[in-house]
Amino acid sequence: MAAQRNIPVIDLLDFPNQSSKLVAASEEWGCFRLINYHDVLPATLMADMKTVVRSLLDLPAEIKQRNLDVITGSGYMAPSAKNPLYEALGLYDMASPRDVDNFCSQLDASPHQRETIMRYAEGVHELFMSIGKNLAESLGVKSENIGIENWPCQFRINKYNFTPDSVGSPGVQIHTDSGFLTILQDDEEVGGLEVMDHSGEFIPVDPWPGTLLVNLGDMATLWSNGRLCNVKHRVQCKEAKLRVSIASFLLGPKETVEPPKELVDDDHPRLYVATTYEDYRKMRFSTKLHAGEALALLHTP
Ligand SMILES: O=C(O)CCC(=O)C(=O)O
Ligand SMILES: [Fe+2]
Repeated sequence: MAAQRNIPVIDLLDFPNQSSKLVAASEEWGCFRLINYHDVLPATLMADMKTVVRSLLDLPAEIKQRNLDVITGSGYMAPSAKNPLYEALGLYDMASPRDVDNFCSQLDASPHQRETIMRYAEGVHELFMSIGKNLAESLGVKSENIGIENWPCQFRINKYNFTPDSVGSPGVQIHTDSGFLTILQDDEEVGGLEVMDHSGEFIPVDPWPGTLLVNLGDMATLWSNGRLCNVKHRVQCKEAKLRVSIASFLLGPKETVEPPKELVDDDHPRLYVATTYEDYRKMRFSTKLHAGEALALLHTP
């Protein structure tokens, strides 16, 4: 068996030293483990958030059903025939205090739960800004020109009810994330997440408490004129345990996605026609192309 390739690790406190490593990780893998971000998102807040999230996912179905979609797929997702083990709650824009407030009200969150969710949303947003800025600058793009401060941030909490019977079956099928960046606080103990490497092989993402997984999605590929990799991933049931993860998605601009001028030249002609994140998302849903294939429909003639 070939030696297993390891997912790259990026130290947020070591920039600009880590710039070339960040670019390599984002081009080759489209994902990396992030360490040393605790001044922005403290370990205690991550642990408190995990407790809150577990109790929200344990609410009775009739309460969870109040968590309605704001855009397709943003609200409660009950276990389905396709994904019988999987369930999720979510909100459209965690950068909007009103959206966070609505989400908390729908689920009758206590003042302590509300406070934890608000602080987590602020921390994750700040982390997105920091990763986005480092990524842009590492690519030679002026970060103040991309405007990511105004991009919506979807938030989703995932629960996988793995049972002895389900070992070996999928929790979530292969997909790419549709947005620009994803910050995933995965389960501290239960693995199952797998990312596809360059050769098409699935590599397990083993739990590593005290770190986060960052994924690049379809918008990163569009925005970078094809330079950055939108990582394909899935969740497999490996053991009969409950698995809980917290995913935050920095989606993309509300306006048209334009690659920065630094990433387009004669050697790198424009690969994709202009679109908005929302139109792209609708296209993914209508074509049922959830693993990045919808990008091919946007190729320039
Ligand atoms: O639960 C996980 O580890 C991954 C979830 C995921 O890929 C997603 O929510 O898009
Ligand atoms: Fe995902």
